[in-house]
Amino acid sequence: MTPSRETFEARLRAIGAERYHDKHPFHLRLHSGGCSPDEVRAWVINRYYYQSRIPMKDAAFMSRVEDPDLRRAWVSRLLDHDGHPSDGERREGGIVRWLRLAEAVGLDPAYVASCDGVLAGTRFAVDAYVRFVRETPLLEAVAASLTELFAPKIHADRIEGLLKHYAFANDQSLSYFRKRLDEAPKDVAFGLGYVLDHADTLEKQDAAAAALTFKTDVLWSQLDALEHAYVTPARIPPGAWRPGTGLLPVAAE
Ligand SMILES: O=C(O)c1cc(C(=O)O)c2c(n1)C(=O)C(=O)c1cc(C(=O)O)[nH]c1-2
Repeated sequence: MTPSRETFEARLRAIGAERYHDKHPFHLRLHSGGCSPDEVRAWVINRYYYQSRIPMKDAAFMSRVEDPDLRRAWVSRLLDHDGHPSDGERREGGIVRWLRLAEAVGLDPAYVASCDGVLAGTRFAVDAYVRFVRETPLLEAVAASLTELFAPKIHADRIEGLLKHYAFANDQSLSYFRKRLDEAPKDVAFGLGYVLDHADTLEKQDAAAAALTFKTDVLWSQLDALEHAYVTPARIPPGAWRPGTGLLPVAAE
């Protein structure tokens, strides 16, 4: 017998409770003020790669969808990150806001946007997510996005922690996270509804749960790579960002 919607939803939520990257030691240090300026910079540089690939994975998803209603429901995700084509406030998307954070921590936004210096571990994890969404059944691709169920809490914790502990943090520099607090709930409500509706056999529920687990691994692995490379004793791999480079002129002085 197929487990009920409620049982299945509880199964998905339990995956986040156990495996979401809010529990990663790097995030715990970041949010409690324990990161050095260069550790924060390394995080901003590497996390930019994730940000830059999210709209690409959403475009990849939409390219496979035959149902116009589903494409219409999905397209706002792309615009949330890339910005709306019309003029005005909505023109600015998450990528621009992330680059504002980069500037606030002393990085040259053009350097960050170039993705030079991104860790190979970050690229491998993020590219695996984009490929997963391009290749797996739509149900699994949507299920993988459901880590966003747990994102509003980490964004709220991050805003609070960064404001408390770091001089660079203010409403401007953290606008990316504030905006996600408005954007993510609509994505999650839609994505969760879709997965609960379409996972109508035990096999599909298993596949959706495996997709969500895979995504928690994508997120966790990025922080493992970051921690290994930049937290003392730092072991920066060849080709990755080196502290002192990619800075705005004032920060470099
Ligand atoms: O700061 C975070 O911890 C975090 C996590 C996640 C996530 O859970 O994948 C996303 C975001 N932020 C985010 O800002 C975002 O736009 C986003 C989109 C997606 C996705 O899979 O489509 N995840 C996330």
